[in-house]
Amino acid sequence: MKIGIVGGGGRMGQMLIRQVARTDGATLAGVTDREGAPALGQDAGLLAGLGPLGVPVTADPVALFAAADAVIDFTSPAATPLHAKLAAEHQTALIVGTTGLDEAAEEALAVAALSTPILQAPNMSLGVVLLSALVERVARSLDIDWDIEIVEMHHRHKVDAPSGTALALGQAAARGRNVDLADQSVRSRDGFTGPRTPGTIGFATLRGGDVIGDHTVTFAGQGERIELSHKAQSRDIFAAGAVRAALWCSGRSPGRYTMTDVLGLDQ
Ligand SMILES: NC(=O)C1=CN([C@@H]2O[C@H](COP(=O)(O)OP(=O)(O)OC[C@H]3O[C@@H](n4cnc5c(N)ncnc54)[C@H](OP(=O)(O)O)[C@@H]3O)[C@@H](O)[C@H]2O)C=CC1
Ligand SMILES: O=C(O)C1=N[C@H](C(=O)O)C[C@H](O)C1
Repeated sequence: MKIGIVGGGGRMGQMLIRQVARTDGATLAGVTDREGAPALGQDAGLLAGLGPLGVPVTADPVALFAAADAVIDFTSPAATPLHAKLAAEHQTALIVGTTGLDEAAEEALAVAALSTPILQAPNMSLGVVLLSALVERVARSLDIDWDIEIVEMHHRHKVDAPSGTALALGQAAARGRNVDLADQSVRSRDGFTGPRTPGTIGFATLRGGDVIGDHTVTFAGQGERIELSHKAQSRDIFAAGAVRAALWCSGRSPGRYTMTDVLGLDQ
């Protein structure tokens, strides 16, 4: 399968170049980065710390989507809608790891999914897919006397908050409780907040250093507490999941897919 990477100069982009290069059955169709980005013109292999691959980084996503069977997008919310449109036009599968997408970007993915496979996951690791299933199950088992709080910590460069994974874990908890997260979420607290409103799902965000991604969902009851955690120790887990997802998309019908589909897990 010919796999293209958009945002190849980024933290995840470089991991993805390495992952494609070492995966049987995958070849690098091309790599793009933002117009004006320092990575432009460089050999993608050298950029990613490998030997030369003979694939230059360009700012031409049209050519990339024309050449690739699947494209992996870990870029920015502003970039993803164009990638969705190009995926639909070229019937190229699109694997979206980018988080912090707004409604317009989500809508662009929904439209593209009418023409091509769109696989979206705020966290491509096996561990977080399992964590999410566990959170839903525990939330279903406990009544609202158990307060749910979600804490995440990421590196100092992260630009969106709460993380896409934290929000997805909140969605899992809300599904388990059979409530709408939008009605129940408390995204920040500051000053004289008053006591906690029963049934709400709270989020707290920490940023610092080079933390790759830690998530903990706490169910706080009377006299006891359950904590479910995942800690990413390497970005390799996200890149491996994304390339696995791209290969899984080969021959799939247009539509929206998640890592749960790729891993064949029952929710
Ligand atoms: N789903 C998952 O498993 C994971 C998701 N993520 C998400 O992936 C995204 C990227 O994270 P990370 O790699 O750390 O971020 P980086 O900022 O390191 O990388 C993003 C890259 O995309 C480039 N870019 C921006 N706009 C465009 C564009 N229009 N076309 C092509 N490239 C573009 C950036 O260029 P420039 O820097 O020049 O602007 C940069 O090279 C984030 O949303 C993050 O939350 C991260 C890890 C795991
Ligand atoms: O920006 C990151 O780095 C990460 N972002 C994703 C998120 O927002 O959940 C996934 C991972 O935790 C790393």
